[in-house]
Amino acid sequence: MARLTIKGVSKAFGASFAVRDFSLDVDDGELVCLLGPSGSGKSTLLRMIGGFERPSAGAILIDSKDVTTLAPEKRPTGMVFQSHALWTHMDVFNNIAFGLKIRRLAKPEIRERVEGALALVGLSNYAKRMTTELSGGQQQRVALARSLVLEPKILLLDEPFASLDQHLRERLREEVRDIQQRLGITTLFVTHGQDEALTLADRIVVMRDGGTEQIGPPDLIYREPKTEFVAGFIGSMNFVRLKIRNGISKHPDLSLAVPVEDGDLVLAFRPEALALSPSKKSGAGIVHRSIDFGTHRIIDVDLADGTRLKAMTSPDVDWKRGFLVEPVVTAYFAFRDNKLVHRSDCAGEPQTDRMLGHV
Ligand SMILES: Nc1ncnc2c1ncn2[C@@H]1O[C@H](COP(=O)(O)OP(=O)(O)OP(=O)(O)O)[C@@H](O)[C@H]1O
Repeated sequence: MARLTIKGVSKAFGASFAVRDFSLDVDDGELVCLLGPSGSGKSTLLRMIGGFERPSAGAILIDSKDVTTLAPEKRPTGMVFQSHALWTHMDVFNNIAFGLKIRRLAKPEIRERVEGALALVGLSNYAKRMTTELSGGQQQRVALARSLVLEPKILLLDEPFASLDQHLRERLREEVRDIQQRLGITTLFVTHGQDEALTLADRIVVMRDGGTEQIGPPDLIYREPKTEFVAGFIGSMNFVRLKIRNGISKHPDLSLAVPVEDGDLVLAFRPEALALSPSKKSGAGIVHRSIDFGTHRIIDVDLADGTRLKAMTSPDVDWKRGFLVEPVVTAYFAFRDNKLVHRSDCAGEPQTDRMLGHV
């Protein structure tokens, strides 16, 4: 367990910055997910914390000790990469024991610690297997055990399950969360999957272009996105462009008014914040598609100007293609130049299955 402090860290490669002026405090035992699109600087940041990359500016502290320039093996960190790079000429036991042998621990202690790590990742019966005889998921468990056996104060995971299928990824994600909580180990987890971040994290850092877009617990990021980028990145969201004149604008096809200053605006609302009622008017919304997901139904509605919106309804509402509906926005966020300028009350309820954006 340890506290991690990142102070104004930047990393330049030539003229471009992979990470810029990044600051974050991670608490003892906390699990923080770094979430962002490809190229947003997540891996570079993690590599700097692990000591595989030297920052161009700023400092990294672990329990108040400055580790910015320390080599990876001199830091109390353990890193698990996307590709596990296990030794193929060694069995599972020796792969995990390797780091302990280098540290010249006594044989009985090595055995005890390796057995403990194998039990943690559920591979107690696999000690004598060659790593080439393991499935992808088992190989990633060995990679995790190899890090954990060194008892790092901080665990760094760089998309460790990205190459696995969805089902296995979900299972291993839960196992990691379980192990992490049992050991109380401070953890940073890099992912570009929002569902992974929403289900795993105590806090999420949404990254973009090497900087921080928003930091907060999953439900807050979902309920109160501070920028249009975050609103579009987490969960499912509808976007409508509006022009505000004379203080208030009424969208021709949507029943709502937005009390903000004149100018261009982007209105964002969740599918569950779009209510539909039958309409006889031509020029109302037209149902394009209706899909039953068992627990709910997603209805795509086309507005007169060509905008397509998603609404979430109860599964027994079944409107066929071509049905006329009146769409009413019940809760929304309004953004200008990527920044939140207005938020109606209760804009989006944090309900896990809906948060995942599987619509
Ligand atoms: N060694 C390097 N030399 C030059 N540029 C690099 C180097 N490593 C990373 N970059 C650049 O830095 C930026 C951030 O890369 P990084 O790998 O940290 O992003 P990421 O968010 O982890 O992306 P992904 O999700 O695709 O892994 C990218 O534009 C990348 O091309």
